[in-house]
Amino acid sequence: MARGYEVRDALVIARMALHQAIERAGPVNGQRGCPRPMGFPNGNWPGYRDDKLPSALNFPSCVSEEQPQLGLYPIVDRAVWLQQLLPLGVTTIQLRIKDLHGDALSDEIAEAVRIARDHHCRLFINDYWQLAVEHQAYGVHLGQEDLESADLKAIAAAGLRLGVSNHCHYELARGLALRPSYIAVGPTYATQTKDMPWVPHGLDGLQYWTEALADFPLVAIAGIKDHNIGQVSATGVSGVAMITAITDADDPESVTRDLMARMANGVHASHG
Ligand SMILES: Cc1ncc(COP(=O)(O)OP(=O)(O)O)c(N)n1
Ligand SMILES: Cc1nc(C(=O)O)sc1CCOP(=O)(O)O
Repeated sequence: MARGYEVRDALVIARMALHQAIERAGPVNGQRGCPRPMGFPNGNWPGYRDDKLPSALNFPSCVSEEQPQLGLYPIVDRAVWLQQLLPLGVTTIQLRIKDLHGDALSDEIAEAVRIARDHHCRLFINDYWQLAVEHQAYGVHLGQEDLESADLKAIAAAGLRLGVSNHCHYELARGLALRPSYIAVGPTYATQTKDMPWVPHGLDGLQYWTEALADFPLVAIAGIKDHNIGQVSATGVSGVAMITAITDADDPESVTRDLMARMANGVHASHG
């Protein structure tokens, strides 16, 4: 808390630190009983149990030998974007609709699922998990608040993947307990697209999350553009999500090609 963490985050970090200290405890300078000096905890996540959420549902994986990374992950608000972007080689996309209801919403989701299937693209539906199940989308993306209202068991039983938004240690402890298919962390940089109370984590923060969540496909989001995507990729994240870099571009197709190329270069740079 002295470092400015909220009490719930501080408790999660303290649990991680305790487990890490016990794991690393050992002789120092030949003296017994002294724990080895340790840095900020980056593993040993506590097995958090939230009464309002089921635990360890083990959602299916969203990466495979053929598609080992999530890659460039555009977030769009209409199915027509899939028609435009998927032929370019985009392999993960999210439909995030905030302004449709009823049949119009259902039809838009059905159309996006159809296009994604034709292109073997992983389509995540934001929020509307019932429609995602009904139309057999590849997966669902939910925010922390949505986790309580959604029927997570029904999503898992239908075989859909789950992606979850996270912004701090507490949310991660809560999100990880579900064993989702991917973990999104943000905000990486400042964004004008959504009002959020969180301080951007920056590249250092993102690098920390990649180390602390080594077993999970990680998705970075917020403020990611052509000038920073190479560095973001080089942290080792599995996916890089973005809205306005693509949807506000004058030429979204050429920007998407450029972003994919920069991402590939960033990944190569990180592997030497
Ligand atoms: C990949 C990814 N990360 C985070 C979000 C944000 O989701 P959520 O918290 O549900 O907020 P809204 O998208 O509903 O505003 C996301 N959609 N995708
Ligand atoms: C929808 C959303 N969720 C975020 C999070 O951090 O959870 S950031 C974000 C908006 C990202 O938009 P852009 O790529 O235009 O910055």
